[in-house]
Amino acid sequence: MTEAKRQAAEKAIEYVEDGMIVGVGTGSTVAYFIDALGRIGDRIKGAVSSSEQSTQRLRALGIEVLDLNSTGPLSLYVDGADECDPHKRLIKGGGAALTREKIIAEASEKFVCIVDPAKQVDVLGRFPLPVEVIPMARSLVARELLAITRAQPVWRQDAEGRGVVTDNGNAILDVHGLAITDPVALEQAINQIPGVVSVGLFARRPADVVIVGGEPPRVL
Ligand SMILES: O=C(CO)[C@H](O)[C@H](O)COP(=O)(O)O
Repeated sequence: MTEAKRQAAEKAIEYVEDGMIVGVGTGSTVAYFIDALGRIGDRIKGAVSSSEQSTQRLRALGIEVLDLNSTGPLSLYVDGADECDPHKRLIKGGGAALTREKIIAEASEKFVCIVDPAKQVDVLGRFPLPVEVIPMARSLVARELLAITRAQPVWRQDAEGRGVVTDNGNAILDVHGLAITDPVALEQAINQIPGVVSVGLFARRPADVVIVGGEPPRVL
């Protein structure tokens, strides 16, 4: 799937216009996009980044990383996804950057999502749904998620068995075993739980364009 990720990322460069400030997501597909952006770095004004990981890669290529508070609305956001349904609704957050990703998506006029074909599903939920939570609310939110979804939330751990800490200092719960029939309603319901920072369902604000890597890439 590596080649498909690269193909989708390269195609997304066609949406970048001279003088733009580009919103940039997180993940292995986006890493290819950042590398491609580096080749035209002198044509853009800079980027707004969704994670420390992407910030480092952007800066290493000489692309200025700007604060969303000083840029105003963005014309373009490019990011990957863990799942994408036929309505361009997404599950995101496999890289734990869902909150900043959601903020930038909301601030952007056009959200171009770049995926490999394995990310396409008919019904969202095979990929565990990430929820970022304030650490003290972790158990409370887990109980409420179980009550709402009847599916099992699991506290995300790193390779050493420690709880993952997001760039915002929070924890991640991954909800396993969902088949999400009404993504907008579930997104709203999870957002209502005290202690939830954000949920990795992008249904209220889906992608505008999905590029599926392949030869040639497909633009949906
Ligand atoms: O949501 C994300 C990070 O929080 C990523 O976009 C998602 O996990 C896809 O990653 P990759 O491109 O590595 O498959």
